[in-house]
Amino acid sequence: MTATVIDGKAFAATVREKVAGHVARLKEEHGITPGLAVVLVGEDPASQVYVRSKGKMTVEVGMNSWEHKLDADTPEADLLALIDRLNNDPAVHGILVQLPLPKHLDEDLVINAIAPAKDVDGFHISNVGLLGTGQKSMVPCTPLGCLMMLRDHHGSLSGMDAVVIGRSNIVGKPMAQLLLGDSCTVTIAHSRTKDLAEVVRRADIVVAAVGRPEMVPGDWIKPGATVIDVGINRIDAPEKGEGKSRLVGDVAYDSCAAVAGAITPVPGGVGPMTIACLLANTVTACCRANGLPEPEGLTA
Ligand SMILES: Nc1nc2c(c(=O)[nH]1)N[C@@H](CN(C=O)c1ccc(C(=O)N[C@@H](CCC(=O)O)C(=O)O)cc1)CN2
Repeated sequence: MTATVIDGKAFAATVREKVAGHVARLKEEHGITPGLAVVLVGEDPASQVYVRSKGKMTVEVGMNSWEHKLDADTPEADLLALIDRLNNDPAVHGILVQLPLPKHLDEDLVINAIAPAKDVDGFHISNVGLLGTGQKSMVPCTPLGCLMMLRDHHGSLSGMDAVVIGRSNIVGKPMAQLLLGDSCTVTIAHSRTKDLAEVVRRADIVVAAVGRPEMVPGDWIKPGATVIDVGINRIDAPEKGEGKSRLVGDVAYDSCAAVAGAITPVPGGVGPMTIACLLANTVTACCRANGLPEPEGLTA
């Protein structure tokens, strides 16, 4: 079997188009422009790229964008004061603090300082609790993107066996909640899981989110299963020349693609959906803030 490639880049473009349509309607019919504020602390090169990309795409869909770049040694009190200001600014509908933060900052404290209704990352403890109890929440962007691709590919996920490899707060745990919400039978596997290969072999859906390059080989995959690769790992690529590198996921792409029914590539799979879903969440937050109906198909 050769897997169907789920093209996250193309799918993300369709999500951004839908977002742009909603933004245009909000402007025309209600005189409201959704706005997203992104906060970056420090100079992590990958974070700088992601934040730039978020700002550019926010503007492209017609929303207001603010980038707040703070020095790496910014005191926690200054960051909290900025978040407080953004919480109280009615033009700002979404706030995102780019992760990871420099070591001296308490990530939980910072995230929980964001007003839950503006927490477009869905990381605030209130949103985590709402999602876990099946209530309306802001949903973390990467798992939301994975869910959208799975629903698009399968239609209903009801009754499917899903294994999520990885138990992070950002991806693994919310992904499991979303799959459960769509009536999958969900297993969360992790570094201490006994006989991981056997657990993964039972799955109709495998979501790999461990951050270990090419950890999942093709012989762990049930023939015909759908593989969603959340990993984005940069590895040395001497074959491309001295000092060169390339991106790989958490699954060994070629061997998994030979067995799976469908698979997301890296790059061009889950990654682009993360930013598209951030824009979708900002429109959702804006609609909720203004008591307007939420855009269909852009939430969980
Ligand atoms: N506050 C947050 N911080 C972080 C999040 C997040 O959702 N919220 N996620 C990641 C980084 N991230 C967005 O912030 C992100 C990662 C990757 C991509 C992406 O499109 N990747 C491309 C490849 C890019 C490359 O060439 O390096 C792909 O997979 O095709 C977008 C966003 C951590 N921090």
